[in-house]
Amino acid sequence: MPSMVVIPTNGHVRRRVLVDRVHSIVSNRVQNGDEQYLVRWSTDSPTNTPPLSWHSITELLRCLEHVQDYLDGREKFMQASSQIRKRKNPDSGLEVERRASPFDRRLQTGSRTPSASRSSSVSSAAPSTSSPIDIYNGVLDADEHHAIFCRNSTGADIARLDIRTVPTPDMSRTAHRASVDKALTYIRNEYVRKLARVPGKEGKALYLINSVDSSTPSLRFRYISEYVLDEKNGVYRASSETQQGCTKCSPHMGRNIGCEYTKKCDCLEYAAVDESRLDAAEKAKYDEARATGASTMGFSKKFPYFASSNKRGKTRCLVPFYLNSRRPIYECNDKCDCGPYCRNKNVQFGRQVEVEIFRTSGGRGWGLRCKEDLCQGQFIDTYRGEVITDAEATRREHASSKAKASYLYSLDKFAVSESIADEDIYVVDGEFMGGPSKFINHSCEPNCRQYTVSYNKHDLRVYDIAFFACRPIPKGEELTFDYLDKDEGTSMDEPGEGAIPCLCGAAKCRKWLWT
Ligand SMILES: C[S@@+](CC[C@H](N)C(=O)[O-])C[C@H]1O[C@@H](n2cnc3c(N)ncnc32)[C@H](O)[C@@H]1O
Repeated sequence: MPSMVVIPTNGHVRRRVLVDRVHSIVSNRVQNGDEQYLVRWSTDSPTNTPPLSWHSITELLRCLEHVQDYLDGREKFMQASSQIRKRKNPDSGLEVERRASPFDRRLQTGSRTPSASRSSSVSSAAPSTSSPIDIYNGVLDADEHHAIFCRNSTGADIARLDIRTVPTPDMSRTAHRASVDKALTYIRNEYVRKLARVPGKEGKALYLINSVDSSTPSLRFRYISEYVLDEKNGVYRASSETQQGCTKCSPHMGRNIGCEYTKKCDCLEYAAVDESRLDAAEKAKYDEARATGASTMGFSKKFPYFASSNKRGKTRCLVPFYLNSRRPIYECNDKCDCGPYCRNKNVQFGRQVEVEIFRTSGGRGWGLRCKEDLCQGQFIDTYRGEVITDAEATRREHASSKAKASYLYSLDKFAVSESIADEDIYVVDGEFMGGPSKFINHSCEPNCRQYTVSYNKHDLRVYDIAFFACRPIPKGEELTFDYLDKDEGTSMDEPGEGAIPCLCGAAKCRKWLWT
């Protein structure tokens, strides 16, 4: 059930309208000290004269994402206009033609596809075109069942304004001068409330800091703690029957740390063999297994994490072998007999550290930093989002401009070794839903690295991407990873048209984010 926007009518009664009836916000003004926004309401059929009405910001608290969309467009438009003004030749006195912006384009699009739900809301406020015009082109009304709907204007006293002419130049001038501070504060507070609801380990909160400008990350973003699989387009995990648990390990073995004997643990079947523990005969067998592609089950393996009984302060940090390799990490899972305290379970418990989303000052948008010191090899968070097909990812890429931030992440770790065709590779899209790690920026000299973590060794298409600190990170330092994660010495392609410059500022910066 969508939430409601509260609309005051006739000064006494307060009625509600479903948020899904709000199409967009098209202008703003301040009247008698009241910050107001012009709402365009949805109609069931396309029209150039949809209902429009002014509302105080306090009436729009349940649809702040529309207000935010509008303010983002307004900001871009004003920036573009000021660029044009700067380029105007002071001698010519000629106005430079107004440049199209997303702000303009949005206002000119046709009506949204009609929603299946019943029209709703509200105000039967008497329309008036006497100056100042308060209700344009239509009214919100209630039917005999008190359902609220948008009524197109028919009366002579209602101006018929074509949406393509709204906002009028006068309205735009007023809008650009008017304060939007209250809306920006409400939007910021709403986002902070949203962060407080993000599931995380108790006490490991998420913060938002912006000392650079007045923006807030998109309210449309949905925080999730698990992948959302695009099942309708055929995205599935491998059947749960393929997931095996280790059966020869137990929580009561030796030091009570679950999996302890690396030779026995089934989950470590494909993990790295600890060659330092092989005697000559085992080494010969291992070489043979490698040459023939046979299973390495039964050889000593390397656990990915330090156990709690190991070096102080390093508990659950990646051991150097994994830290410096690209080997996938195979964790134990819910079907294992090793119990909840198994040393081979870590990433699956989610983020254990406090992080802060902050506005960078170097033109890289939002970034992420830690509020506590991190050890080398410490787990930070996983990357979350929708898991979509390669075809859908390509469609989304083409639909957005190259300059727009990208949140697509291919799950292609096993593609080469297991001959998975390009079109069968899944992609994680963290743009619309995901976790705070979507804000981790790129650096050519990063302090974090991403690792493949699997809980089902037979699922080669859906696994976790986990970020670990690759060196000690003092609290407050921005978290970064190398988006290309190329092998040392691998050269970068020549930058093509539309290549994105890298602003990481590292001494060894490669200059381009993507070529
Ligand atoms: C996964 S997002 C990171 C969060 C992003 N900064 C934001 O505000 O949502 C990736 C995008 O951030 C920007 N970005 C990240 N690292 C950058 C860098 N070193 N230089 C320039 N832009 C960067 C690029 O727009 C990139 O497409």
